[in-house]
Amino acid sequence: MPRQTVLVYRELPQPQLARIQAEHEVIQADPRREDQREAFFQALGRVQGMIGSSVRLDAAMLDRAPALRVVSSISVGVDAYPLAALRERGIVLCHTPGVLTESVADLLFGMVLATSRRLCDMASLVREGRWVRNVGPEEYGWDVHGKTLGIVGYGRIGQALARRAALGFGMPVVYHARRPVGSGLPPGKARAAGLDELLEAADFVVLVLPLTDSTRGLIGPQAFARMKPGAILINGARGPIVQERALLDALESGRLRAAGLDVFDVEPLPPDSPLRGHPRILALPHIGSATHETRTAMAAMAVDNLLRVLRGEAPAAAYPLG
Ligand SMILES: NC(=O)C1=CN([C@@H]2O[C@H](COP(=O)(O)OP(=O)(O)OC[C@H]3O[C@@H](n4cnc5c(N)ncnc54)[C@H](O)[C@@H]3O)[C@@H](O)[C@H]2O)C=CC1
Ligand SMILES: O=C(O)C(=O)COP(=O)(O)O
Repeated sequence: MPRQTVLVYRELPQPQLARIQAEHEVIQADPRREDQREAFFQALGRVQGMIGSSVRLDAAMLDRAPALRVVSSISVGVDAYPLAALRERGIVLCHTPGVLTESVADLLFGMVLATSRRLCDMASLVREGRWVRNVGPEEYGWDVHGKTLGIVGYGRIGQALARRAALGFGMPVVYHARRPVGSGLPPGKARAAGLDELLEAADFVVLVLPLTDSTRGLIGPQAFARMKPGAILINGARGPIVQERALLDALESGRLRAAGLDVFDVEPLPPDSPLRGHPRILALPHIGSATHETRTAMAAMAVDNLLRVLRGEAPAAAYPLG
């Protein structure tokens, strides 16, 4: 196989970078860094492969990359990629499903616990020296065990979350997916429902579905109006699935007790975002898959995918472009 050229647009662990360098020429340039932008666009003209994540690629970029054969994303979500433009040009898109499932489910369940038991507020009480008497009703949280968990998007991560909730915490699970899917749990532990029915039944609504044209803005004023008073919303999917103004209104009106957000319309969250200092929002810096073990596994899988396509072999996880 002749050596080809690969553009690495997000930092990779050294051993994974070395695997690519053993077979191909590597250019490293991250377009989000002002000092590397020029190099990134220059490189597009000569690359056969690209690997990275968290950068929105568009059709105009692909037009500047006539030799491109594969884009390997270090993520499972593919909302940052122009799917139709990739398909038209015959470019293979790869992603990393599966290897991050359990870590993301851990984080989502952690957010359920943290919002309901007010872990971050209570930890700041201690840290800031405000723990000067026994806690009282002002500081109490709410139980998690036995409450109903609604999961919107019942794929790999949604099902891993359901196992934690149903088998570990005795929580009845209600789930909603685009296509009918079995619960994967013993009988009586979980039931499928339409979105409206789920919103009406759940004490916690967890979003873990892809961002697409049909899910953008899905959770807006009408969805919040259906939720139980005192419900908690966790968004572990993508920011634009939730309408930000409607979320703030639902917190203001008391419809929502709290929200846990790992994802936002703009990331990193801008300094003037009203979500940032809100007392009932637990905002995290997109850490669903951010553990040493999982990020290492994601990088390894993304490099495998890339190298396979460049060798003319089938990758483990090509995203179906239709
Ligand atoms: N917070 C974070 O760091 C992370 C977030 N994610 C997000 O989680 C998403 C899900 O990942 P997986 O579970 O691996 O994907 P998956 O493809 O296994 O599951 C997605 C589920 O969403 C459902 N779905 C799709 N469109 C829908 C719609 N319009 N209405 C209702 N359900 C719909 C599908 O039927 C499927 O059940 C990713 O696309 C990504 O956006 C993934 C990893 C980390
Ligand atoms: O795997 C995913 O979809 C993730 O959310 C990982 O984060 P990223 O896409 O790198 O912002």
